[in-house]
Amino acid sequence: MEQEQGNLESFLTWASQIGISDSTNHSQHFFSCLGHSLCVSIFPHSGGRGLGAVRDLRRGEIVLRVPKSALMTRESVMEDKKLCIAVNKHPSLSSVQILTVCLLYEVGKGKTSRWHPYLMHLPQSYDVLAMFGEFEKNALQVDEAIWITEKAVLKAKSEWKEAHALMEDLMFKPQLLTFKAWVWAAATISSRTLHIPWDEAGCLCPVGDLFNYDAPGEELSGIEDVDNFLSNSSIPVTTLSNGDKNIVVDEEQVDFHSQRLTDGGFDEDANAYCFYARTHYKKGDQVLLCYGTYTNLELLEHYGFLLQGNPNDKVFIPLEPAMYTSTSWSKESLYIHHNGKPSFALLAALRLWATPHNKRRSVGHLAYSGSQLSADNETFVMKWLLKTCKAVLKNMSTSIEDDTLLVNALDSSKEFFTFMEIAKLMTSKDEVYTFLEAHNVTTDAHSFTGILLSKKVRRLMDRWKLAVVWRLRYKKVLVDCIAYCNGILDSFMK
Ligand SMILES: C[S@@+](CC[C@H](N)C(=O)[O-])C[C@H]1O[C@@H](n2cnc3c(N)ncnc32)[C@H](O)[C@@H]1O
Repeated sequence: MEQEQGNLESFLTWASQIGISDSTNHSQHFFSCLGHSLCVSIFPHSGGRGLGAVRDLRRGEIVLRVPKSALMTRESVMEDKKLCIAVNKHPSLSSVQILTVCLLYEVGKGKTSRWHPYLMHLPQSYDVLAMFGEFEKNALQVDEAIWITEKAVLKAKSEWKEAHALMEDLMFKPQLLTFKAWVWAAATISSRTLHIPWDEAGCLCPVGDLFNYDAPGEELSGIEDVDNFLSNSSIPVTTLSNGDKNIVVDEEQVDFHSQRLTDGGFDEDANAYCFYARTHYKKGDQVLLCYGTYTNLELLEHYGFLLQGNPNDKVFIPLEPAMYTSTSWSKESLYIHHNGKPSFALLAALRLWATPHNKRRSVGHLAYSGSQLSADNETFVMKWLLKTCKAVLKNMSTSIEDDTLLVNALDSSKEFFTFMEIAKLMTSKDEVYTFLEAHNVTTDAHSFTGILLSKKVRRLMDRWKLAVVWRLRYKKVLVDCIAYCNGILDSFMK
């Protein structure tokens, strides 16, 4: 703990020396890294370590600038001639693979790396899907999620193998050549890089990567293509707040930035990555950044966490092949929203699928405009949806009640010292045995009386919990969809 605090302090001192600033006043740049607008704090329920407001912040106000020279990019790391020559001999590697090698290369330099204080404070491990073992993968219970986990592991393995020759050319130390080291670096890049206009691999942004995530909210309402909007969030800003000594923010600047509706991007004129308050914050609030629109599975895959109330979550259910062909909507658009409502496209597809072939043409315009086709058609669609959601729930190996108890037990693990104390709170013992066996925690999974909760076991339990929370959210969306269908059916009865 003390060492962590020491690392953080030396990191922040280093950050201010290289011009990273949260001051609203340009002239103070070199003397400020946090304390003027932001401070590093722990937010146990939303991301752990993050950035809090040290004063009230206005929406649109600039809160942090990170000069280009501080960013870790392929370009900046490859100023090292030896690395540059070696990388150029491997043109088939992707930009992200090269950035991953660059990160490991800098780690290998130890104290001589110009980013050493930054590297020291990076997380030592991650909970992204590529880190999930067999047990955690299966604990997700849903084929689609299991498959995405498998794909993430396979992708990481093949990218590592492809980059191996380059890492050997660079004479990496054996521990940096391992798959474990690769997954660490790849997860660091996946969960911490920010968009830059000149490199699709993005950049590692010291201090700027301490912002935790919030889903796009009201500030983006009215923007149809949120993904496109966000990927353009690095559009250069032409005017920047000069601020003044009393930390009074220029009203016009605030309004201007409010209209930009973006909370971070590289600013060519300032030659810096600039971050803005995406909403009004009170002193002490956590200041959050929107990294993009993600479902919970995508958040797990890239960032290793998920949101309880994620407005962008999507649940896919098994559909019959004819449903995909009944409309021109893409497969990805046929899902159930986080609140249980079928997506616009799913409803349209089901309504048309439930219409006899020879009548589809005449009602197509109604379906595509989101209208019901007839009471019979709607009743049929709702009954089908309801039946399918129920079947999916029934096929899952645990119930919502089991999962809730399991999550509560795993949540309370901090208060316990032995596994026995936690296992008592769980109903589904099979999963407990599988967990213990899968991780070789004990030779006899059925007798876990004396298993102490070591740091390693607790970490594994965190991943297990993530899988259970994910499947629980999935099941709750199905339950909400059933309620939605029942509501519509009831309205026809009246
Ligand atoms: C860019 S970093 C943010 C800073 C990070 N908390 C740290 O200590 O370095 C992204 C990571 O923070 C965590 N995180 C960010 N937002 C979160 C949230 N809303 N809930 C839970 N974890 C979050 C995840 O581990 C994610 O991979």
